Amino acid sequence: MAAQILDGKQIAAAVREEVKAEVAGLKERGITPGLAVVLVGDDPASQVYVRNKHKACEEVGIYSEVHRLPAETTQEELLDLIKQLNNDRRIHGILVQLPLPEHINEKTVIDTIALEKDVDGFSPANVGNLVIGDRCFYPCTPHGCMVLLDKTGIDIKGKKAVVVGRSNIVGKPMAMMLLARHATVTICHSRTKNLAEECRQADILVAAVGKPEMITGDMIKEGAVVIDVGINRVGEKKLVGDVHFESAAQKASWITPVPGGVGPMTIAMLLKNTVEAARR
Ligand SMILES: Nc1nc2c(c(=O)[nH]1)N[C@@H](CN(C=O)c1ccc(C(=O)N[C@@H](CCC(=O)O)C(=O)O)cc1)CN2
Ligand SMILES: [Mg+2]
Repeated sequence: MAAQILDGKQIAAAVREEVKAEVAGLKERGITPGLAVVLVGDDPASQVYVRNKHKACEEVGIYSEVHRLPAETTQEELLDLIKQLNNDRRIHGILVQLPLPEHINEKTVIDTIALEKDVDGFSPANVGNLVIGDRCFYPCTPHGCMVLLDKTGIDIKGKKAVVVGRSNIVGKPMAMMLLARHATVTICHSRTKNLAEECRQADILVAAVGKPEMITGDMIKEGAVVIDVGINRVGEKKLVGDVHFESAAQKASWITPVPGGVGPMTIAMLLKNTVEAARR
């Protein structure tokens, strides 16, 4: 069986059109959604992502401001900026691009963002609300994975889902979202014994480990849905996921490509969360 492609680029474009219409509706009520993006340092990938976020906002009519701070910025200076943005009425969503320079404590920074403006959904309070099923912002990348499944009409209820990776920004929230939709969820990680056997149980397999092409076709059940969250740069230009695409596509019913799968959904869901923040 050759897999069908879960086309993140196309689905993200559809989400962005939805957001554009929602923004137009809010503007008629005198509300312009506003996003502040904070970038510290000069990580080249982060610069690209931040530029893309700003462009995506402009395209759908969201007001966006980018705060570019030098790598030597102190934690206190960064916290001062966040506090100022917390009190800025034009700004409904605040995000601090990760990773941050070593001398800054990521946890302290994220926890300083006002809960109602935390459109990345990374703060402890937001994560707590996600776990107990209260109103919250879904972190953009796992939220994007869920929308890919839903817009493709893939059923989640009662399915066996395996999430490989337990990061706070992808693996853990992904598992919680699948659980909330009544999947039976297993989380695997670097100490999991017999990873291949665990993966072969999955009707829905989500790979978020950050290891190039480590999930191979022999680890996939015939007909499984495979979501690849990995973005790994190998060599000068090549970008690969955590899944070995060619062998996995022989077994899966649906699979996300890299690039063009989960990545574009991340920014689309950020726009959604910003509009949601403004609506509230
Ligand atoms: N504050 C945050 N920091 C980071 C997040 C985040 O959600 N919030 N996620 C990642 C980076 N990221 C957005 O910030 C992001 C990563 C990848 C893509 C994307 O569109 N990828 C493309 C490939 C692009 C390329 O060539 O590099 C794809 O997969 O098709 C968008 C956003 C870490 N930091
Ligand atoms: Mg992300």
